[in-house]
Amino acid sequence: MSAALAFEDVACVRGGRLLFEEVGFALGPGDALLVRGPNGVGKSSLIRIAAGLLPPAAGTVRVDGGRALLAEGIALDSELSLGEALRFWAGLEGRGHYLVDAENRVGLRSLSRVPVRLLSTGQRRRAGLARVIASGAPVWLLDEPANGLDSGAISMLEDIVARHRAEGGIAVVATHQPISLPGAQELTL
Ligand SMILES: Nc1ncnc2c1ncn2[C@@H]1O[C@H](COP(=O)(O)OP(=O)(O)OP(=O)(O)O)[C@@H](O)[C@H]1O
Repeated sequence: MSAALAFEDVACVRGGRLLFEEVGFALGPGDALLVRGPNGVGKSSLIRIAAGLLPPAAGTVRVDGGRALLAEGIALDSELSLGEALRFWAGLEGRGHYLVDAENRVGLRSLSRVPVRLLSTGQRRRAGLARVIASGAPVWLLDEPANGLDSGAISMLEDIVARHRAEGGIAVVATHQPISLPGAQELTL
């Protein structure tokens, strides 16, 4: 996987308020960044800037490779079965064969026919992660990915991110919860 994500002197303003400035990091294949800081400091905003959904107020963002975002919403059609909803995303990237693998890796294969709206909170979070896996994108942007996950599922999340990095992917993780990301760069806002 060829992948890169870099911020150079990035500033973020929301609602007329400066949240952060002069933020810089450079990530290449296999790298991860752990973003920490108190509520409201701008972690989600940084993730949105990295995703290209929010323009930086200053500075430059460089991205090489597709991006997959896991934010508060899981971006899956709630009326479709989990399998159908995931197929939409996997299909978009022409990677339908990743679908079953993604369901297996998040432990939801047995729920493939269940409508997304009936999934529990933790299962919805896992489904969002399956979408990220199925997208095949090298640059993962995960905003509070452990929300709603039990301890076993957090281990699963750690394994999934570790495998993604071992395959040359990049992960940016904003979280309040302790998540093991060996060798990750850390950024406290
Ligand atoms: N669309 C918006 N317009 C104006 N201000 C916003 C908007 N979205 C977020 N903000 C403000 O930006 C600030 C940072 O929000 P953000 O969600 O990035 O913080 P966070 O560090 O992720 O917080 P938390 O830990 O609570 O999730 C907050 O004060 C929030 O009110």
